[in-house]
Amino acid sequence: MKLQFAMDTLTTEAALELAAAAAPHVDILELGTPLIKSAGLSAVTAIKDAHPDKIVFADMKTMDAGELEADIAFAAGADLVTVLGSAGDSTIAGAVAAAKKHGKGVVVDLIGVSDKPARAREVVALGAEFVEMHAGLDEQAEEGFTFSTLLRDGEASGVPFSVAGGINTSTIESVQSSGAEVAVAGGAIYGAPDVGTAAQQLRAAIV
Ligand SMILES: O=C(CO)[C@H](O)[C@H](O)COP(=O)(O)O
Repeated sequence: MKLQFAMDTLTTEAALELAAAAAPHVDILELGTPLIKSAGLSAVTAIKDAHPDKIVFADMKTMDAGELEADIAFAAGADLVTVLGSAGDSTIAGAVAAAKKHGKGVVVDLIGVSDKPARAREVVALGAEFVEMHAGLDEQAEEGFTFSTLLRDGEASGVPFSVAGGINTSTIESVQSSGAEVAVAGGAIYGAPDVGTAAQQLRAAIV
């Protein structure tokens, strides 16, 4: 299972600092949606230039104009981009067309989708590399949130999936056991007193 570090920060400088500390322990460097909105796609270029050996993931959360938004993110240096599963099929197909043009990939984020396993199968048929079983930061804070639903949905989908939703050292083993291809961790790494050590501990829990 790969480890993805979601850098939910707001400046390119902060992202470069986080990436430098965590990169030895992670496979995928994610530029979070707030970072892309705040700093722009030049942040993607900066991270790819600094870490050409890492998979760079632009969390675009595209909802419309799939081909255009994916194209500009790939041109900036992204290897993977996200489109929302609640977007229309034509938006997802457009992003997949851009990915084929660049030799890159599309991940469909199932945040907010009620029947995640069914939508997962549909979007993989449209050409998504894998889906993200995702409970966002707001959903994690809701009363009654249960992380285990994401794992159950991933297993039920029958397609390649990642999991994101407050993963930490106590939960990452269960993510691996669910058969996920990728575990995404944000706050557990960037919110730790020592970013490098936090990334290393998550890595150690799954190797
Ligand atoms: O995409 C996101 C929010 O929409 C986050 O990057 C993702 O949820 C991972 O962060 P955390 O581990 O802090 O939940």
